[in-house]
Amino acid sequence: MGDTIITPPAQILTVEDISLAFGGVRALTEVGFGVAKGELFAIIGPNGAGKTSMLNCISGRYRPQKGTIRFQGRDVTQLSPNHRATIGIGRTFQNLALFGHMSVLDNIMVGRHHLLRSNVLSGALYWLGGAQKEELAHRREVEEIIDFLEIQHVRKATAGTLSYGLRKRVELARAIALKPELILLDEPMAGMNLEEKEDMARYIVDLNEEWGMTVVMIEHDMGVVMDISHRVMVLDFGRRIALGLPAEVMAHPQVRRAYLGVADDEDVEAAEAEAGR
Ligand SMILES: Nc1ncnc2c1ncn2[C@@H]1O[C@H](COP(=O)(O)OP(=O)(O)OP(=O)(O)O)[C@@H](O)[C@H]1O
Repeated sequence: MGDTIITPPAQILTVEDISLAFGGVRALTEVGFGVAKGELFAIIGPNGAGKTSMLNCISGRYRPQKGTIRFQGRDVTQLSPNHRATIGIGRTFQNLALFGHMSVLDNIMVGRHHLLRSNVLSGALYWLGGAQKEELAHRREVEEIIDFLEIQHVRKATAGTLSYGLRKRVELARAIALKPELILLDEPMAGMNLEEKEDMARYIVDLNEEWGMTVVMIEHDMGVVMDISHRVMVLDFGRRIALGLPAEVMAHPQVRRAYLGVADDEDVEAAEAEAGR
């Protein structure tokens, strides 16, 4: 018998050598990493480190001056954000981006129509063709998402009237409604209280484990990052300074200095000793 060949998990996202500058400001410098299918991957770093810029390069909002982004093996670097959404890259934003005057249900449905009926002709055919069945199927899927995120009680409410935590959940629902293979979450827990954070962390884990979505998440709450991420990448001044398992990354001297504010060598040595225990 020959040797067993172990195939490494397929990379759903491959970021190669990305550099991005705004005038003289270098937001990202030669950043590369890969995300395996099914992974829950976190990007951390101090303010201005380039985290949102990285997410924007993946979603297509920003075009890097250098480097390549591959999604499921395909070079998507030149594709528009809409095009990337249609092939399975979804996202939420750091700041809320809901239609405040619309109901929760309509906010979620909007995403689906936008994805599935992206041109005028097919939109017209859709309505003329009496595609009610399709509409019903959409609604069923949307209801499933509403159940999953436990927002049944506010499904008819106007989005703008909801608490911040609930609006963040509706935003997540809208992103999930596009059925992305890869979802990019920009600070999903920012501004939340402890209970809301715990709920959101659970939804993200379920999304990843039960729905099989690959997650790339920017998060400042280190407790959450340590608890739920499979791997963590640390950016500092636009450069990748560490990448690995959460505990490895936290023990990394450069990370402790740059990000966690551990300044003296004694602390770094103590952290290293602790990680090695
Ligand atoms: N659209 C833009 N125009 C000009 N400069 C930008 C733009 N977007 C980001 N930058 C700059 O790029 C650098 C990285 O910013 P980015 O928002 O990616 O950092 P971040 O790590 O997400 O920070 P934060 O944690 O504060 O959100 C910063 O110096 C920022 O000012």
